[in-house]
Amino acid sequence: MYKVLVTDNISDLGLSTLVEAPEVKVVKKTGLTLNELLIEIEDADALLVRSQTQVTAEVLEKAHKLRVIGRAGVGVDNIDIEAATKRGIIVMNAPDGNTISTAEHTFAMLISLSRNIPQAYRSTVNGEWKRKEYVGVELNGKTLSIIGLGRIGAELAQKAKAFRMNIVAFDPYLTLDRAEELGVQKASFEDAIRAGDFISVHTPLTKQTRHLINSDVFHQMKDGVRILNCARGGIIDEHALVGAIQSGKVAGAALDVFEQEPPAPDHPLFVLPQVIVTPHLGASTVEAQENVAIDVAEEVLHVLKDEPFKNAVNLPSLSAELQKKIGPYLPLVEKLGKFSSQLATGAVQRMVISYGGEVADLEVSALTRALLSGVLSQHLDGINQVNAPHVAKNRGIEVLEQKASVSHGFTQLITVDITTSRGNTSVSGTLLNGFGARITKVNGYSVDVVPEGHILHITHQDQPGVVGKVGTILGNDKVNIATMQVGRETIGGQAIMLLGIDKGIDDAALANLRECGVVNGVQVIEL
Ligand SMILES: NC(=O)C1=CN([C@@H]2O[C@H](COP(=O)(O)OP(=O)(O)OC[C@H]3O[C@@H](n4cnc5c(N)ncnc54)[C@H](O)[C@@H]3O)[C@@H](O)[C@H]2O)C=CC1
Ligand SMILES: O=C(O)CCC(=O)C(=O)O
Repeated sequence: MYKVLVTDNISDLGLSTLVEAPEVKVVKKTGLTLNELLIEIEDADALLVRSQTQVTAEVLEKAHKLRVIGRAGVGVDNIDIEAATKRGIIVMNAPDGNTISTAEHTFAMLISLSRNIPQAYRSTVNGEWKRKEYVGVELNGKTLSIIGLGRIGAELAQKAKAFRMNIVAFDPYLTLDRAEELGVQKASFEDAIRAGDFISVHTPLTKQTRHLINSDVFHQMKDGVRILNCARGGIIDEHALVGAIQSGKVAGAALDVFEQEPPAPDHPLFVLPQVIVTPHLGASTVEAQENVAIDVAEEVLHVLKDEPFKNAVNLPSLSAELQKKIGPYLPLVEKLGKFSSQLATGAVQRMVISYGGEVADLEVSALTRALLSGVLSQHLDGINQVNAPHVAKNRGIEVLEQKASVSHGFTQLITVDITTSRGNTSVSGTLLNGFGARITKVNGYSVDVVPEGHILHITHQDQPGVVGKVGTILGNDKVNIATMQVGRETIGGQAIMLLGIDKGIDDAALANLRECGVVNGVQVIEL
């Protein structure tokens, strides 16, 4: 039974996928203190959060069983992704479900800001009638500069265009074609900042975007500019914003998010009448909350059930089409990794993974991760595809991926060459149409081995009687041989034997084999 811990308010309708799954127990506990969270997380297999729960390295330290963190929403800045990655925990979000709601909220803020609606409401219900004080500005013909033209930025652009605003956008990944398609003017950051009558930020909060809008940037803006932040507190330097409003540079600001949430009641922005605020409500609609909860619950369940999943933020994203294409290769590369690492002796220093034939036409990074995970998990605990590259890097293991069109007669061929402190090991494998994975070459010897179960790898001199002697010794020790493959360099030269045996071999039988006088080495490979 998998424990899925839910620590923020996530839509019950969305969670129903998990509640109804027989292998899952959903534990919903919101408003936990840090100490309570540290206890609850210990036996959780999955954690579901929104933006409130702070998933820090300290929390993850106690998460002994955790496989996946699902964020019902977009921003993952409340999760220590690096710490999760090191521990092999998949972090996934639900990027699509709240785009419309957040763009609509931003637009609501834009109109409220231009017409002073919150201020006028408060004044009017307080018995005042200040028609002169709340004269606004039209959106029609004004320029809206959007910083970060992703899902929400692009959706906002469409809404603003319907109000006949000119849209100028800066986004490092914005192409001219995309800008044209959206009917927006692509600009540099500086030009977008200078052009805007309204400036709205829609980037994630990262090291690069923290205080992206600071006092230097405010200086470059038009006098009387109006600022919106419905993305993340911290993208705008709040201290600099206070100064820019007080100096008259900025005529107004609409904020849904804050550097610290909830902000202190005496926040200096709250005493400025030009500032309107909401308590991080961008995605707070019935529809968005159902959408993101359904999306994240489905993907978390896929992870728990070892099924293909999407939207992991600490794994390269794979399209459904690519997942379908590489899926059949995953068991092969995992077995290649396990086989080669059990054969290789000494500390691994370098791995070269070569993809030949049809597989070379695919994006293979997911296969490299799976193979690497197979190699490293031989000697290390808790390795998976999420943390394998990180662990390899930390241990100074060089991992190279190469592609070739040649595949030595096979439709596709994957070879792993491992260099250790004691020498080199090379293992190749393929997928035989309809017959699954095969090991086709071991250290230069051609073989045809199904990579499954218990395999004995025996090196010996090619001479009459070796096969019989090995068979007799194993027979005497009640080890049944299921399959046998031999390969040799030349007649009478170095040779290998790969024996598939029905069950594991005990130490005494192994010692008898090693001491029989006709074999040079024996390794047991468990797949
Ligand atoms: N207020 C709320 O309730 C919500 C807030 N958000 C916030 O909105 C942000 C954006 O969400 P989406 O549009 O769905 O994400 P997205 O990933 O589709 O778009 C973000 C865009 O920002 C761009 N970007 C990154 N660094 C940049 C920089 N230095 N300058 C300019 N552009 C940069 C990216 O290239 C990308 O196109 C999220 O990261 C999240 O923090 C999202 C949903 C709800
Ligand atoms: O969970 C929420 O309501 C916050 C949404 C949000 O900020 C996000 O999706 O990034």
